[in-house]
Amino acid sequence: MATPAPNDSKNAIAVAKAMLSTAASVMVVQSVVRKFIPPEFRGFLFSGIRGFLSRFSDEMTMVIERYDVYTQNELFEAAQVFLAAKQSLSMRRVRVTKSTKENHFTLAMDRNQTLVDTFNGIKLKWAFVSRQVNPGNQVHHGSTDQHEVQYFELTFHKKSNPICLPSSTRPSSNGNCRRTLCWNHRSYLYNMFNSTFKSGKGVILNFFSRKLNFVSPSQFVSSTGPFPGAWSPVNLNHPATFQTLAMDAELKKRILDDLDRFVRRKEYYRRVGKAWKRRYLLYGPPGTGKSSLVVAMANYLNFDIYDLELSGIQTNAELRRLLDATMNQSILVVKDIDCTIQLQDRTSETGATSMNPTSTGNRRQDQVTLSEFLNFIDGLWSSCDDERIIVFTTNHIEKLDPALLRPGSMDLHVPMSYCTPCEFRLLASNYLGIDHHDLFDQIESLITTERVTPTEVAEQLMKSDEPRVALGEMVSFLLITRGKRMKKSMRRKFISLNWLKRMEVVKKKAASVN
Ligand SMILES: Nc1ncnc2c1ncn2[C@@H]1O[C@H](COP(=O)(O)OP(=O)(O)OP(=O)(O)O)[C@@H](O)[C@H]1O
Repeated sequence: MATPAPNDSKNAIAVAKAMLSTAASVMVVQSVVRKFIPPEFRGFLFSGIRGFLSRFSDEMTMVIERYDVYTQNELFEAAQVFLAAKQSLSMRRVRVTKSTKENHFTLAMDRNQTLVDTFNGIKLKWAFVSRQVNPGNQVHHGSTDQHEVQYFELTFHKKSNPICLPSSTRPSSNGNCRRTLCWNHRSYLYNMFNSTFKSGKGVILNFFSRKLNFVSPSQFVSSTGPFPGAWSPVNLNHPATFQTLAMDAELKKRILDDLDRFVRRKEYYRRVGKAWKRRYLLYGPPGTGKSSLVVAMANYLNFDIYDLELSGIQTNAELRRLLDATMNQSILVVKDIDCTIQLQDRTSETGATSMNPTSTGNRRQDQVTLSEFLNFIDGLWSSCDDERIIVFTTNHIEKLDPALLRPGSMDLHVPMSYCTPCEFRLLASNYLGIDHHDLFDQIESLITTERVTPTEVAEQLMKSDEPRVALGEMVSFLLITRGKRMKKSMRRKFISLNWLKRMEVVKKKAASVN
């Protein structure tokens, strides 16, 4: 066996010493950076160093951010799905999750991890970067918390540009200074995006399911969510459909026909020079199914929903930004429009209706008004966008501003009302799976005289799986409702009788004085 030469062992010791001293220096630098440089500046420092080094590099890096200002960047979502499929437990670090609604685990790329992919023999490096930013560096609405910005970096050799990048360019359609790139169908990016779309519905992130978008108040925005004041999407898993909806059959058919006509009339709207949008006003007492109808519409058309809380919007600019950030094929819902609009303001000197109930008297110059909101929906916004449905809901149509009721303001008025015997039968069939029962006649005759909402009926029917028990609860509920109504009307009669008697006494006294 050959013994190592003394020179070799000396060299090995020298290399080990050099490595140890380098590692020690790196650790010292790391701890100094951690100790003296605040986290929000660290990201900038490192990206600055990276930027400087990249000048001498043959590599190109594409940055794919989660949000494009206020809207979701579809490319980021696609990259998430695409890379998640490439994760394996043999990697150094992967993020594993399982939501309560799903019975499988999801692997995803963890923060600040990298992954190498190959495409046509070219190596491409993905990195998932996450860094904290100071809210001062973002457009924000009163949030003082740090915000986490996440993006993917895709790095490849510059000479691979034609294969990785979309090829041709054209000027941006929305008039900003950015360049719009057309898809090169053979490019890596196109393949990544396309394969994610083709991989079908709900593979990993429910990427393709309908979304319910709402604006979270800034204090509830999570650090990994969108910027405060942007739309936050959640998957819309609500099962309400037109089949499960208890409402007048004729009205239901009218809505369905209207929706069908709307979606197939793209050319028609273009020909007549009207924006491809439709406005519905849903009105009726609380619990009659207005929200359920909106969901049924979204499920029927496969549209996203944007739930617009007008009372939370402070300025015109904010409203414009939010409306601009909505996508085509969507339903914009403006709930309880009677509560968010102050009627009395319309007749005030300014002639403007404030959408912020707290600001009736002294309207700020830039505050949102009803007329501006309607103008915006009718005007520029609608001319830019396609296939939009706007739904206004109210519990009190009598309180609505006439601007919302005048002819042409709404395309369809949809009254939602108390439960009828027909609707009760549909609910009984949905909730209990029965079409007949001895108690049906009694319930139906009570329902015609008592005003109960579908929500109240549904509540009773859910009390038991056993039809006789649930229907018994329904009968008791209706009898109690009737008892309360009779008591109220008797009290009212008693009060008016008393009042009449008192008036008689007053009259008699007055006559005796005269
Ligand atoms: N017409 C209906 N058909 C079937 N289910 C209904 C109907 N109305 C109400 N429900 C049931 O009651 C629940 C609440 O109803 P929903 O929120 O749609 O009423 P709403 O009219 O929008 O009430 P609010 O005005 O208080 O917002 C629904 O989730 C649904 O289960």
